[in-house]
Amino acid sequence: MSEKTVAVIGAGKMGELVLAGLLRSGHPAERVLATARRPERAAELADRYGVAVVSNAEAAARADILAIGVKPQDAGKVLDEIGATRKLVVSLCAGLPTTFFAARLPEGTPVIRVMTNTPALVGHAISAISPGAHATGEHVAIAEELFKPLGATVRVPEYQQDAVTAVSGSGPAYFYLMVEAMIEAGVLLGLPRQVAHELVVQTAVGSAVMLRDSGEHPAKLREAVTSPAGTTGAALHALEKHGIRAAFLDALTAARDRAQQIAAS
Ligand SMILES: NC(=O)C1=CN([C@@H]2O[C@H](COP(=O)(O)OP(=O)(O)OC[C@H]3O[C@@H](n4cnc5c(N)ncnc54)[C@H](OP(=O)(O)O)[C@@H]3O)[C@@H](O)[C@H]2O)C=CC1
Ligand SMILES: O=C(O)[C@@H]1CCC=N1
Repeated sequence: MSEKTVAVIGAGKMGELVLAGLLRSGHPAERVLATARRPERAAELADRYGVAVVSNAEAAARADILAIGVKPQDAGKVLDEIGATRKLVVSLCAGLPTTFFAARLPEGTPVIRVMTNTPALVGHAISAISPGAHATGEHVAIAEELFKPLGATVRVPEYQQDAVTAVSGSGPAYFYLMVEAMIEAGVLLGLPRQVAHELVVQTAVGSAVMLRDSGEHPAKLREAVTSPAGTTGAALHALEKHGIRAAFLDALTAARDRAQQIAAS
């Protein structure tokens, strides 16, 4: 892998995380290329990482692996600019199936679809990897190496990717919303904002670590907090009355449906 040249095409928020992860893992900067739309973004990337920021066409010509980090709506234009490449294409784009890329690239070009998430910034992403029709096990292994510095990786069949996007791609936003709402509630109950913030964030971190490290089902962990005729039961009753489970079912269905619309548009 370290002998391959990797180009991050559209190094925005997520593309930058891939680029930074590669460099962190010891990949030589001279074998990392980036592309950007705005000149000021190009300058920022070159300054921050010491990598060459080139045109999409030059990146496609020089690199062995093309990681596509643009918004799904910009992917068609980027592929036009890349031209007829046979290099391994690794897409970060939500919604777009590997066939979207395959249809615009020469027959047989390997394409891999990956859904990662923003905790990549702290090395705690979960990246789900799916090979397209012409991607081999070796290509999947390359994609795994590319995303390992960002956190955990998992292989999923491509038909599951829209569901993955709804669960873990968008997932951090649901947790942040919940944290935000709990802080506001703490303030309503009279806690200073900074205290409410610290209490909620550490509760989130502690609960997440327990979920990960105990191996227990979340229902079991919830039961352990819920004393008979206690405070937690009263709160859970209110959440259930407001339809929290149905809200999540609807929310994740909406995210999955949106991914499907992106593919169709
Ligand atoms: N944000 C998230 O949590 C997640 C996002 N994704 C997926 O990752 C992809 C990127 O999202 P995100 O990083 O949030 O978006 P950003 O807008 O931060 O990044 C997209 C980048 O692509 C650049 N770009 C657009 N068109 C071109 C072009 N023609 N040539 C070169 N560069 C171009 C943009 O440049 P400029 O800045 O100048 O506009 C921008 O820097 C999306 O497809 C999204 O679905 C996947 C998982 C999670
Ligand atoms: O909102 C989005 O479309 C992207 C994909 C997953 C997270 N953010």
